[in-house]
Amino acid sequence: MRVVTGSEMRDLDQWTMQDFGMPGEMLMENAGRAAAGRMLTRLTLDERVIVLCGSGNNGGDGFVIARCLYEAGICPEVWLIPEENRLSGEAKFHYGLLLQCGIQVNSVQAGGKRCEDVIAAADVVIDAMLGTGVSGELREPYASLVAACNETAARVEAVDIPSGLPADEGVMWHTAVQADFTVVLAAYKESSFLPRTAPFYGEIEVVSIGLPPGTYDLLKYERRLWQRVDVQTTLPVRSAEDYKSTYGKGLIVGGSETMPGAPLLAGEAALKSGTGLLTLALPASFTSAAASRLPEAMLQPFSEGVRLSADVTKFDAAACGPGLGRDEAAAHLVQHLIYKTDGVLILDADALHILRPSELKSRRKPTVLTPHAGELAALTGLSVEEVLQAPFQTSFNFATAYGVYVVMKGAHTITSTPDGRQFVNPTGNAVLARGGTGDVLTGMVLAFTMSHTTLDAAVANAVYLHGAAADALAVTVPPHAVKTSDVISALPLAFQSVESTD
Ligand SMILES: NC(=O)C1=CN([C@@H]2O[C@H](COP(=O)(O)OP(=O)(O)OC[C@H]3O[C@@H](n4cnc5c(N)ncnc54)[C@H](OP(=O)(O)O)[C@@H]3O)[C@@H](O)[C@H]2O)[C@H](O)CC1
Ligand SMILES: [K+]
Repeated sequence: MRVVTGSEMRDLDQWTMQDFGMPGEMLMENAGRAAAGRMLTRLTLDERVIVLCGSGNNGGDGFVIARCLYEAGICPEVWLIPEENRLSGEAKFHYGLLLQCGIQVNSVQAGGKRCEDVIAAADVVIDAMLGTGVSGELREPYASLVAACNETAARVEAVDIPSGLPADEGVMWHTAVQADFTVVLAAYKESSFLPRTAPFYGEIEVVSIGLPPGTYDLLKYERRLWQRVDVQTTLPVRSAEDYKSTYGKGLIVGGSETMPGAPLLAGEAALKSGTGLLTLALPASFTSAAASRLPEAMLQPFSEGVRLSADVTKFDAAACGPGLGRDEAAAHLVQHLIYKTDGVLILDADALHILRPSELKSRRKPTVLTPHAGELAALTGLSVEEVLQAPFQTSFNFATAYGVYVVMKGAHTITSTPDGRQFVNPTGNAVLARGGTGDVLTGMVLAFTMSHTTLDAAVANAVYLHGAAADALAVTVPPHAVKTSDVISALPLAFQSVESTD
């Protein structure tokens, strides 16, 4: 399932109409009919349905939806927002078909009955006012109608995108329809994954509108959801012939006086994600605690300020950062691993605060960074707000500039690859909003980079199953009654959730 910008969507529309040869009127019929099909599953014949239609093609979809509802026996009350003469193209064509059906279309411009009053009295309001073509602050009467939609007790169902919301990240906006349900046409828009805009969509369903297969391959960059089927088709299958080093020799470097547990969380998660041979490098004072907590792990104690005694070149993958601290000794450890490891290097938490991005360019082996918004802000010199407003572009820029994988953690974690592909994670919930869950993910990424055939799948699968573990927990316990090690305990359930055949 793709994630597109408004301009990418328009390019795909244009290609479909001009090169593939599908008339715009047909594309709009497909879009409106698909949207109506999903809305009809939620409507009842006795509900008073209002359809608000704007001047562009989003409004055109509204005309088609109104006609489809009429066919199904629901007589919607249609409101045209602009003057009729503002309609053009396929929207004007479908407006004509609607009038041919004998459906009365009310005009917002005509005065008399106020559209706001009708919205207030409705059971369902279908928002086909503005789609991906919105720009700038809402002009009247759209601003007032959006406000009316946000005040009514009616169920509000948006077409393609809640009116007023931008399709793309990084766009300033002021107000938008708070939808209960949005039927997204053809592909997710970026704004359905951003912290500030995602809530306005309400429940989302994406519908096909008949774009020909392969259309999305025309886009320059792949940006899509990483879905259950992607995990199912790339998760390694264990074999009886496997032996303990089949899945690599992993190293985790972390821990400090104030955060002794972080590397243990990462280590336990790595062991529960398939690592056969794990070494923990942590302060000497914690080795007995580590040995009792993780007897499966080998230990490489380091004293303050001393380089790692282990030969880091013998590990297939290393993770550095959980609880490491940010003093000079920690900085030495990070640099030692950047320059000396001979396998995949995962940098997380304190390692990201110590890291000088320019040093990444010296690496000849893959590097995975797992920042949250604050850490990515520090790495890029942007503010946290700027990162949250444009997470796709920010993580894309860093990943491609430094040739690394960037896992930008959040409600919808975005994994960016060194060549600019991006995968949005659909799993996870508020359970993950607590200390230590990042350490768990680091351990999972370490394990998966050693067991998977591609790094794309290794990293995206770790993110997916990390969220799936939280989803499994949320089925039985409220998010506040969970501690981070419960997420590790739920990992078997996460694996089962993708291995089941249902
Ligand atoms: N492949 C697909 O996804 C398809 C999607 N379809 C639908 O088309 C819209 C995009 O249609 P478009 O015409 O480009 O844009 P809108 O419908 O959003 O409307 C743009 C007009 O809205 C007015 N406008 C823009 N900004 C504002 C504002 N800030 N305040 C008030 N009004 C605004 C403006 O009209 P004017 O006459 O005032 O200039 C714009 O022209 C997409 O979202 C889908 O719903 C197709 O139906 C099929 C393929
Ligand atoms: K809309």
